[in-house]
Amino acid sequence: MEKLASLICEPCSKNVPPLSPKEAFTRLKSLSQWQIVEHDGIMKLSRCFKFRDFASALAFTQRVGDIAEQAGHHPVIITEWAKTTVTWWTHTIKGLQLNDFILAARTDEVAD
Ligand SMILES: C[C@H](O)[C@H](O)[C@H]1CNC2=NC(N)=NC(=O)C2=N1
Repeated sequence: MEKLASLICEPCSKNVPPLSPKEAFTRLKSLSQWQIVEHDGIMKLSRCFKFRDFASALAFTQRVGDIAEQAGHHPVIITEWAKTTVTWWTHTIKGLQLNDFILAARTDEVAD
């Protein structure tokens, strides 16, 4: 099976429906330590990354930002002392699409 992180992120048009819960939870099996959360009826993919201090959490934040800019797809990132929470979803369709899972996998790759 192809590595999720190496799949191509396609620009997501607003006509594409979000993944169904069944599809989203199936995709979730390809990730570890991520969870699907729901805010205002919108399913999102979220994970909290722990670090030894704020500087490490901030450096990771920048690496995630670089991934987002490269893909043209952006998460919510909450950076605190020794932890960074990253939450992905596709704003234009108010839900999850494959891009979100691809970028979550790429986020894991820059976590160490
Ligand atoms: C114009 C710009 O490309 C769009 O607004 C992009 C920016 N980044 C984005 N990021 C996310 N997560 N969802 C979007 O729908 C989205 N749209």
